[in-house]
Amino acid sequence: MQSIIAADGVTKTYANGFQALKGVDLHIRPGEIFALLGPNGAGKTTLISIICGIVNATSGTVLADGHDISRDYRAARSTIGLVPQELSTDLWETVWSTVKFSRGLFGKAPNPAHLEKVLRSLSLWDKKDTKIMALSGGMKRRVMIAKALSHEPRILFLDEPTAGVDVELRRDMWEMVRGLRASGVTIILTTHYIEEAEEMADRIGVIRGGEIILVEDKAVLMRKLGKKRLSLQLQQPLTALPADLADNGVTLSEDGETLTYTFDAQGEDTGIAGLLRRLEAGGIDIKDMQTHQSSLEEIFVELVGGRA
Ligand SMILES: Nc1ncnc2c1ncn2[C@@H]1O[C@H](COP(=O)(O)OP(=O)(O)OP(=O)(O)O)[C@@H](O)[C@H]1O
Repeated sequence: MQSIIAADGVTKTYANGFQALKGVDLHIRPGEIFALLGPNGAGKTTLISIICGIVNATSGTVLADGHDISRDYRAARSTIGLVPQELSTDLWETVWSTVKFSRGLFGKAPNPAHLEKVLRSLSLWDKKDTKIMALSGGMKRRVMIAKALSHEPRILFLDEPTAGVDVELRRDMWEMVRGLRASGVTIILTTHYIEEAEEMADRIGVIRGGEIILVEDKAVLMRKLGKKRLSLQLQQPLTALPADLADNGVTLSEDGETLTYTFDAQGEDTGIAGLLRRLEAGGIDIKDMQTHQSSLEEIFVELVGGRA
């Protein structure tokens, strides 16, 4: 399958000598939702800005829908819609003139029907004659998305789409992004919210210190790196952990009522059967048990150590 975005060997050294990207290869598949995760300062915005032609790479190549972003800038850029982190629009304009103007910037012929469709899909149609300044924060963000979609891009970049928005609006945004994907738009989003990547993404890339350290299908990532934890609630509290259990990595809660065992869910032998046999042989009765799968958040913290 041909990549809709192909970034190869991209480096960026800023004027002050700081190297923000150290040779990034990133290939995005048509029609996917790709989440780029990384701690503050990892290089997410720099990478997006290069792909969108806002910042020049120091070396490397970027193709957007087959067009080279530096040699064939206009064609490449017109395939991309970018929703930046910050609100950047004229607050005194109406919603309608804002999206109409954005479309014009890309040299596209007017298409009121498309703009109406975009505004309706973002629940902004009844606000089309309202000045941006009179909209709520959530609506302003949606206007930024409408602007980015005004020229019918095939690729949409969302830089921290839900930073600082409430939970309800975040869920609305997710719904909307899924709707966009269903209409054939490829979506790349950066996020600090692991929950967002877990909820939305087909694939996840992790960037740290200017390097992509991992790209994986979300489901595979969660399976591969996910550890499972088995908690066993005991009929009778134990005063001490039997040595053979401790040797197998089992821990006992302070109140003596719960045993915890961590295992590799993908392993050939999880060790659970053996553990249960040992408990039975030791006369330890179980009242209840649960397993817990590591969340993407736990996986992420393990990967990046929470730092750039
Ligand atoms: N114009 C610039 N000049 C020098 N250094 C810069 C410039 N822009 C960004 N940087 C540095 O490059 C690194 C990557 O920044 P970037 O904004 O790409 O990170 P990010 O992953 O988007 O971070 P955040 O999650 O905080 O938005 C940071 O250390 C930043 O200080």
